[in-house]
Amino acid sequence: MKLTQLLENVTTLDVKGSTEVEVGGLAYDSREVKLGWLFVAVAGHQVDGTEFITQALSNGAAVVVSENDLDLGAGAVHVQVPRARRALAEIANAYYGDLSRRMTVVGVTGTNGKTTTTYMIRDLLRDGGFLPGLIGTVAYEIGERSIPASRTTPEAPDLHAMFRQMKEAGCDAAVMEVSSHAIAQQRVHGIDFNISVFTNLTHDHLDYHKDMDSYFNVKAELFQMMERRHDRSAVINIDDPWGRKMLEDRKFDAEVVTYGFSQEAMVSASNAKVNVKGTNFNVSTPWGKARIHMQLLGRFNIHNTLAALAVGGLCGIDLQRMIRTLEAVASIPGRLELVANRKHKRVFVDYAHTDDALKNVLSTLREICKGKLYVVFGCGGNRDRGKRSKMGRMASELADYSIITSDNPRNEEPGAIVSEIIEGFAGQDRFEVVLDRREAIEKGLQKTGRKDILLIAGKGHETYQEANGTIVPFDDRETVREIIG
Ligand SMILES: CC(=O)N[C@H]1[C@@H](OP(=O)(O)OP(=O)(O)OC[C@H]2O[C@@H](n3ccc(=O)[nH]c3=O)[C@H](O)[C@@H]2O)O[C@H](CO)[C@@H](O)[C@@H]1O[C@H](C)C(=O)N[C@@H](C)C(=O)N[C@H](CCC(=O)O)C(=O)O
Ligand SMILES: Nc1ncnc2c1ncn2[C@@H]1O[C@H](COP(=O)(O)OP(=O)(O)OP(=O)(O)O)[C@@H](O)[C@H]1O
Ligand SMILES: N[C@H](CCC[C@H](N)C(=O)O)C(=O)O
Repeated sequence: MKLTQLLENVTTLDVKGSTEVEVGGLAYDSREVKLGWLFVAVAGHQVDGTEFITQALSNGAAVVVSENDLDLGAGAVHVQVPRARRALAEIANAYYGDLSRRMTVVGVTGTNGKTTTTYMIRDLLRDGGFLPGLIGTVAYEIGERSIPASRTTPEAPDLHAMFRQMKEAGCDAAVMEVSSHAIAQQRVHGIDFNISVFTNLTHDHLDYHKDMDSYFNVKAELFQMMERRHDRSAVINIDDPWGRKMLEDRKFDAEVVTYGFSQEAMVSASNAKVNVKGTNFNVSTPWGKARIHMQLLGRFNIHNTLAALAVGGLCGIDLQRMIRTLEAVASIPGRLELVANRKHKRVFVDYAHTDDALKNVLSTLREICKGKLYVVFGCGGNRDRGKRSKMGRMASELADYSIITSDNPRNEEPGAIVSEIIEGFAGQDRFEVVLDRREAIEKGLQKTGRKDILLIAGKGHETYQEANGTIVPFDDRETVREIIG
């Protein structure tokens, strides 16, 4: 594609060189650049992408896009833009053919519940006659292909390349998790979302967003992005105070469908009963009423179900069909996943890595636990430190005994992370520290008797442990199976 076509919707400050040049590919990482490609130099938090322009050129870049004014001479065209990340998204959209406009795109944002909700929506759309692709924390699904995910929401060129592959695989819809990092970094800028969903907002990622208001404002941008067209919808959880605020501020222009236990919610739940086998509740929607017998555990999964029902209803899928689909959902990878084992111990692996998630999961398990409730967990390194003691507090209040361990310490000292978690125990001493995660799981399994429950939290579907720049294979579920069969 010619550079001139790629720049059609991009605000440029200056262009040095011919825009008739053919562009053979896009890169935001100089190491990925190939002959004839366009490189966008992004000023990041770690390094300034402009430092890698020389490398991009030596790898064969034909075009360099950056915020600074440069003259690359005859070697390559230079495009100066006011915002490199925004330009990256606009160029990627043009390069891959603006395909989100030709698909039903559902974006799900919020601190917790995105993965579960997107899986449910994918199933509803599939059974409702769509062919949906999926993009999120666990996997990218393109037609029949499923690729393990590296990011919850990939960078714009990777996203648009996926839309292209989805189209080629016959997909007419895409369901995607939209992380706050992605919104802040313009990864989803220009995507034409038909439906956006807000699940909830609780403490996480404040290392990046600084405070809850800024975190909220970023999430709200997903809704403001929706184009002013009659068929755009916002699905909002009004049991969550930030969801209510989103509605009250109403800084977006789209049809609203609210959900929650609240009686005013348009898609609402009532009369919920949780037992070992699942969760039963009544739903009332603009498309009818029903009772649903869900296999998934927990009140929080009722919220996820309501969000999915709202999206399915907006897509015109019959309520009874939706109920059948949702009742068939047996588990979501790494989300309250029961790990079958020869010793018949009740062991759950869950991705709870915030205090709110830990609260929800531990309370759910407490409801079905006849003996003691054990938890093995840690907190990620180089991530929000503020949530560590809060997670500690939740574990101290809701579990009978905690084994505190490592969860991707990255470049931090594991013992230092644990010390911050322990602050939340505030003198309560029903815990021990076992830094090695495998040993911690082993310890947890030894303690867990027939009537007890062991929750292994924080890593869910993850298949690695990252420490000191090294990533080694590690899967909580596999580890349980290795230890007790
Ligand atoms: C905080 C964050 O989101 N950082 C992302 C961001 O980094 P950054 O802006 O600081 O970039 P940087 O590392 O300083 O590099 C600047 C630029 O130089 C480029 N570069 C760098 C080195 C080089 O040799 N050549 C080169 O061109 C980089 O590709 C980049 O474009 O842009 C980088 C390039 O795409 C991402 O790799 C990086 O993700 C980091 C690794 C990350 O861990 N992100 C997590 C927090 C994240 O995005 N998570 C959310 C989910 C969160 C959740 O809800 O749980 C997600 O959507 O996955
Ligand atoms: N609706 C919800 N409200 C609160 N907690 C939830 C909800 N749904 C799931 N959880 C808890 O939060 C954890 C993360 O859920 P899930 O993976 O669905 O969220 P996510 O938004 O995709 O997370 P991330 O952005 O970190 O990938 C789950 O393992 C569960 O413990
Ligand atoms: N995707 C999120 C959650 C990671 C959960 C936990 N396992 C960790 O590594 O901190 C993040 O990158 O912050």
